[in-house]
Amino acid sequence: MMTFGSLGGVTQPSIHTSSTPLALDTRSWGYAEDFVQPDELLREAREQAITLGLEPISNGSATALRFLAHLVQARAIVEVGTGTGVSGLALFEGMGTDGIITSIDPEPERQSAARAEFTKAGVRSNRFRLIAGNPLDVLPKLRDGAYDMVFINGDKLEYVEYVAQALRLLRHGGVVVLNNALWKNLVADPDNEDDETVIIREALAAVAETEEFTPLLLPVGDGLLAAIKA
Ligand SMILES: C[S@@+](CC[C@H](N)C(=O)[O-])C[C@H]1O[C@@H](n2cnc3c(N)ncnc32)[C@H](O)[C@@H]1O
Repeated sequence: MMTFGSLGGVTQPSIHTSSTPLALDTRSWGYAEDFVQPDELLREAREQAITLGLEPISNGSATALRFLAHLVQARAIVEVGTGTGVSGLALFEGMGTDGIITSIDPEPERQSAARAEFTKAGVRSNRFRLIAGNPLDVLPKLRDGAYDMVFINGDKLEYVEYVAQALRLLRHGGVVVLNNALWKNLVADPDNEDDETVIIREALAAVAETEEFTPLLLPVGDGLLAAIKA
């Protein structure tokens, strides 16, 4: 059973071993990751991203994004961290055919690769707005309460600011999703105080402590924190 405790001023889950822990090992994790097989386009896009030295979302995370976009019947999504479009493909698969993604990334070459992936997938160009820029400059210009989903996969050091922007951007019943919420197994390691790990913990705490959010931390991929805005 898990409860929230405090570590260095940041809310942290602590594990109580008095009850029997769930024996989820890496084999089970891998089984869950591959339970829904990626289609050909998504598989190729992931391979291409990895070849380019990026860290695209995992197959399990793509499955979760597709599921969540479908669940909230997303028609308008904001994405921080376009990369080469792997997460975008998964989000498009979960959205209706009129859904639009606004995706921000400071690297226009990566966005060109994402554009090519979306086009290959048959997504019309008026369904994606790729903005080349710093997310912290762009996000404040987007409209309050106008989005069904905000997916965060940018610079870890900016995660706390992204969460604050997501709370503003989401409509009631919208969902924020943070990738890398367990950050290479470091978030759960109380001895790790790397800048990125500390900021991710702060972002998780900010979500957990915001009354308007109902959070869920999923051990899928590198960890996905999802939270519904009341
Ligand atoms: C892990 S990749 C995104 C992968 C993508 N979501 C996918 O699954 O295909 C992270 C992206 O965040 C971008 N990024 C966003 N905000 C950034 C910032 N403030 N500084 C540096 N990179 C940033 C990087 O350029 C990179 O493309």
